[in-house]
Amino acid sequence: PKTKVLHIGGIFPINGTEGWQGGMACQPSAMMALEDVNSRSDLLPGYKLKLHWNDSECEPGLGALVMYDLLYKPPQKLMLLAGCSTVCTTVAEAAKMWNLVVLSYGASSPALSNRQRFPTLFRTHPSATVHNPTRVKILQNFGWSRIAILQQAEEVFISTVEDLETRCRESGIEIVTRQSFLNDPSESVRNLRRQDARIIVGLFYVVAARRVLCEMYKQGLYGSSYVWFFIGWYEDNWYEANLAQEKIECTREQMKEAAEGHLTTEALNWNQDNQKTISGMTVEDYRKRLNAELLKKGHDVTVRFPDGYQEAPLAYDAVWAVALALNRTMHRLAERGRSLDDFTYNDAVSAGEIYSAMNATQFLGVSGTVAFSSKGDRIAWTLIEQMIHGQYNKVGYYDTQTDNLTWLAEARWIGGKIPQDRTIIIDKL
Ligand SMILES: CC1(C)CO[C@@H](CC(=O)O)CN1
Repeated sequence: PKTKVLHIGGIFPINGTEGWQGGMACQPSAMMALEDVNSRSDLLPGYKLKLHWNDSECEPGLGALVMYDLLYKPPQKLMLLAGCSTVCTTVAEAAKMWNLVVLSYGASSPALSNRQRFPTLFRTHPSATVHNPTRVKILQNFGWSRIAILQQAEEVFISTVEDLETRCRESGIEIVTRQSFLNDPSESVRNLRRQDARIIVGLFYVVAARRVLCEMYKQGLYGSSYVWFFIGWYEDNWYEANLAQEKIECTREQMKEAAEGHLTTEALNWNQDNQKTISGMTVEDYRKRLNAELLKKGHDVTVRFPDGYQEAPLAYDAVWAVALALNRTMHRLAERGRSLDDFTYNDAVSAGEIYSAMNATQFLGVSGTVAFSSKGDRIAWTLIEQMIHGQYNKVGYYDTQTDNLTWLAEARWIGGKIPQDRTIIIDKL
């Protein structure tokens, strides 16, 4: 019987107004996984896993307070779960002082892939740079070697673009211009026109994306001669939502027309086939259970998805990764005559065992195969979609590890011709 308890801490962004409040769906999802791992007699024999958590509101200051509260209040915690890039930056940088592994289910900032600053951080949420090998692969597939970049001036996009530039250089893809804006993209879009940009990679949050789309319409930077890459994790009808509140000067029809044909890339957070995962559930079993759990908390997903719904599988799998790593550690420690019960914040030996157990993680979760790079980054597939008549069509999947691009459907181009990446000057015959 599971008479002893192992304690872990959890920091979830739930009631804030800024940033990503994904704890709304991720915290219930983590509790589901806790219930599942604790019902497994073959996992952590003799121990129950207990999660002590609190709300960070996606605010780094509050996140730090929650972390200190979790660490200074008994019982001793073995690991921390955290979400939101800003909170994880603070928590993961401090956690090393307590020899704690931090598992992030909701942080996309490329800056976190830094083993010097964050030596014990692992993420089930991929870094935003996961889009870049996919973007390069698509560019190569269509023979585009001259592109432009339009980005919002936010840290996550700045570091993502730096990674994209490196990959383009390595692949012989020329970046004719890189435009960056804070809130108003009109000048940047004008500069794209001046440079005769045709293939444009856009990196911005969804509110800025609506401004860009309307600006594209006004300046005619859309249609059969252009290809835009947008981020794929905006809500489905993002291009026609909130136009009045955000004072967008284009109509829904104009937004839809400007959006026609654009491509998107996003990380796959939900396992794609219906295999049984490590928990015994298929991803559809998981979705049904999650929807029922959320309904109990007042979130009816048939009305609208709560924040973090897309990332909920990442939180579920994060708890499984913790349980599997601790399970492996307790067996390793037993061989050395030690036990997890003796873990203290200055027990570097056990911390080292927990780290190497987490580093060796590999299992099929509801978010797909869970495995980490040497920097603790999630290794993930990406999904490529194309907007046709206002709807996203799945066009393909890309697996960076095997450089395998699986096409599901042909990309469709206005007039049936693949757009060119530059103006072709036909010499007078
Ligand atoms: C795909 C997205 C929305 C990117 O931001 C993550 C939150 C963060 O990085 O702070 C959550 N998932």
